Amino acid sequence: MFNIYQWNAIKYVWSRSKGWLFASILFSIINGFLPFANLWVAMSLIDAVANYFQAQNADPVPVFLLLAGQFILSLVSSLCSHIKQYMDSRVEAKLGYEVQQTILKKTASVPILYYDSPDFHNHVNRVSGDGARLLAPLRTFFSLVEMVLSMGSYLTFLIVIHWSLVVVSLLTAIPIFLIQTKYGKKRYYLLKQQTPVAREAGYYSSLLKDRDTAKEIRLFNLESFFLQKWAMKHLQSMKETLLLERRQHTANIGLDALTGLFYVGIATVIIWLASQTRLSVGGFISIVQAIQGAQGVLSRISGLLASTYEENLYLKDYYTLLAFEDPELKDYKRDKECPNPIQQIILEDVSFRYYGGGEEILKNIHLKISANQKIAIVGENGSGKTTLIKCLIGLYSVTKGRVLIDGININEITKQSLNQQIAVIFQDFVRYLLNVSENIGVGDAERMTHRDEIVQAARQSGVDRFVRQLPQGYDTQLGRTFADGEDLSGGQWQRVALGRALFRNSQIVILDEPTAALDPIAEMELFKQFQKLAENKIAIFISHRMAAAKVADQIIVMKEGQIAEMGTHEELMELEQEYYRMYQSQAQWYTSDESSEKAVAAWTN
Ligand SMILES: Nc1ncnc2c1ncn2[C@@H]1O[C@H](COP(=O)(O)OP(=O)(O)OP(=O)(O)O)[C@@H](O)[C@H]1O
Repeated sequence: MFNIYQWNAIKYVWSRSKGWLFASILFSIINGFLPFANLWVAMSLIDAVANYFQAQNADPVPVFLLLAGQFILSLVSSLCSHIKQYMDSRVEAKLGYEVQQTILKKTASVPILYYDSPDFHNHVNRVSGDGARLLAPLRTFFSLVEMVLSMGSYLTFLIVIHWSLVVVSLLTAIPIFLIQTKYGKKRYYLLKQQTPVAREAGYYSSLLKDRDTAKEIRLFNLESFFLQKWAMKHLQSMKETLLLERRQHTANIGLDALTGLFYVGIATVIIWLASQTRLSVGGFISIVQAIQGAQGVLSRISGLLASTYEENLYLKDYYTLLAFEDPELKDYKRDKECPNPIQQIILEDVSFRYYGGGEEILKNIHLKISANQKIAIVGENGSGKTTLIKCLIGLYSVTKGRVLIDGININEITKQSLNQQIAVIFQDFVRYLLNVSENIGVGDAERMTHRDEIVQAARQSGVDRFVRQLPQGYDTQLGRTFADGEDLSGGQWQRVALGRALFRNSQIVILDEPTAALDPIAEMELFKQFQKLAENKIAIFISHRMAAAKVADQIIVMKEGQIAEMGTHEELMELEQEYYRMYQSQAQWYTSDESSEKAVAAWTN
């Protein structure tokens, strides 16, 4: 009856809200029997009233008793429905919160390789709505129980009067049931099919709304280009939905006509019954109500069944999302601590390809990094420098070979202890819309309140200099999105990011071209100074500027996913190959009159 996803949801709801479950069962049973009681009381009441008016000196007490019965029934019905609604809302709010939290935790911790998968984004997109939908299978089940009991009530009432009434009422309801179920299924497939289109439309609309894209959109006059793209996708999904709606409504018109015809049939049967038996007025009205009620119930059952297709989609997406794990890591226990201090990192015949196949981006890399070494990675665009870093720090697990930290496979080290030893600033580092102090403090959230150390990191990275000019110093909100926010220049943001990396007490510090906004000489001096600051750490920096690389103990030259050359500046210059060629092509940048002292002064003052 239930599939695996529905069972999982039921088990979860059972573990979290047993009280709600029992109450729901109770209310479903009461609600299921209420129609029978209502019909019976209504019929008796009408007959009693008719009798009271017709008979002389009739006793009014039965009328009042039946009125009291009707009042009690409506009170019970109202009580049940409102208590149930409140309990539902409470459980929905509680589970909705928990489910959203689980989804956020999962999306923030899922192996980063899935961020390259459109399928993953489709899943996230589909589940990030209302988390309380986990309750859906149970709610549907209880509603079905209630509907079946109600149906039983109506049919029992009808069969007591005449069996043909049951046949007629079922006959009229079955076509409605079939058509609604069919369109429920179609809606489910449409929803699934539309997710990628809706995501694309969402992307184009975000380009038109976001602050980060606002400049370029205006300067390149891209408004109508993206508006058109958005309109195309939006209209595509709108058209599909409307087409389905149109078909459904057309079918409904046919259904209504059919239902009308059936009513004629029903009326004929009732009139025939009235002529054959002594059907009371109350009996006549109640039969009509019972038939309409039975049809309503069947229509609601078909609606419920149709919605289960949609609910199933949600549950399947939710549980599939929770099961996303790195396939390369499934054989590892991840129970070792990261060595401290780290003596050596070795990349042993490492190859790597991104999610979804494609060609190998890293090919047979062999590399040894020792404690306190300062490494520069250079190479043309797309040669694999950033990818090498991502594999070296375990952000992506390698497809072939091993990354070893003091002999331990990186895949066996707990994420927590590994990440604690790494500070990276990528090219696209994050500009948090927090204050200056927090922007540096997130480098080590546990020490976020250590203002002295934050200020020290800010001094080392050159942040302190401009922070003094901000209205609230370290407490100044950065970014213009929130109230009283101050924006920084590209270079100033880079210094903030650098401060963040320095604030982290890690053994490995990596800078992936975070200094692109600095001029070549300032960048070279920054690297020199950075070498000193990272004296007892492994420091790796990626740069397109050869003179900056010059100061490293070891320079790695990447080419087409492989290490083409490796050695000190002098060794590589002597080789007169790739590095030599790149260095020579940039040599004139560094013959400027500007002295390096001047650059250092500019950096540290
Ligand atoms: N997430 C990804 N999925 C698929 N391919 C990717 C992904 N990221 C990078 N690549 C590909 O991997 C190759 C190497 O990219 P990488 O970013 O490592 O180069 P890089 O040397 O750092 O380049 P740059 O100097 O331009 O920053 C490129 O061909 C790129 O297209």
